Amino acid sequence: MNNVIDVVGLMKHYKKFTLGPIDFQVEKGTAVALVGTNGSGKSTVFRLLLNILQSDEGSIQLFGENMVEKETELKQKIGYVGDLYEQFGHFTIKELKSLVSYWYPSWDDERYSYLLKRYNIDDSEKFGKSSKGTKKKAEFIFSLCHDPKLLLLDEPSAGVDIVSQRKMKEDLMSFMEDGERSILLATHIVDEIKQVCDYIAVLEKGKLLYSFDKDEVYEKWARVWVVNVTDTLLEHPNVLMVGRTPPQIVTNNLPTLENELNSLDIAITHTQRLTLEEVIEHLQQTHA
Ligand SMILES: Nc1ncnc2c1ncn2[C@@H]1O[C@H](COP(=O)(O)OP(=O)(O)OP(=O)(O)O)[C@@H](O)[C@H]1O
Repeated sequence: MNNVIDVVGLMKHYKKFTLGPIDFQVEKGTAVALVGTNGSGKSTVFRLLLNILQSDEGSIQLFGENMVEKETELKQKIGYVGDLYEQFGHFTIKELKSLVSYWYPSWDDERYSYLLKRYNIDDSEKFGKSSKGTKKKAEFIFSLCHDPKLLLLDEPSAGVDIVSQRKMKEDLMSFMEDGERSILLATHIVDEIKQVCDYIAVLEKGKLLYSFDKDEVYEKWARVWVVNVTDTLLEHPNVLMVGRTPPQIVTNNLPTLENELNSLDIAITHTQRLTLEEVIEHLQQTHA
């Protein structure tokens, strides 16, 4: 069993929003980006994974164990960023650290001090009075000091300055270095996805639309301009969009599409590889 996250048929109903049913896995040693427009359900997924919220249907296994049954044990292995400490605003960051570290036998105070310096944080500051970016950085530091095996990061760098964003990316890349640890990262920052993540999962309106290997984007996704298009192309499994004026096709498998066009005797006039930004935008727009 090599999955650190295994979600099957997960559903959560709110009055005006339904998440799921969602099935997804995160394999040990991989980093997965969870992307989606505002309100698509990303934070809801994180809260369900951490058992902060209870699902209406489906199952969640973390490290092969049931989160509801083994919550305390499993949380020792997880680091989380996601506005968890808002209710503790009257504590200083240092007091909050004492509270958090109490729960983790593996807490490393030297690492905490190192990261405080690295991110220029004065931990005598009241958490509630800290800036948005400082709160995120403090939460990020808290998530890393007990040597977690899995990081669940809900927009860790939102509101964080550019220098600290770069440091966060570096810290996440070194977190992944030994191949034993994993990350699920919700972010709107494409550079973070490019540098840290192996796979991308696109969530829209509570549904997981698409999951793909980041490297596939560079190898296979393209926009192809052609002399004409036929209705049959719309049915092709690797055709994601057909435009008429001018005739063009978006594909997630260029070599296969080229063969298909060849057999239909449709000439290609121009081909352009899609960037990761374009792929994500395309997936989100077609399901908006
Ligand atoms: N407690 C709640 N009661 C009712 N609806 C809720 C509740 N929490 C979240 N929602 C709704 O669930 C939907 C998904 O919210 P969620 O915070 O998971 O989205 P998100 O993808 O994290 O958004 P963002 O990118 O803006 O952070 C939204 O429509 C939101 O209004």
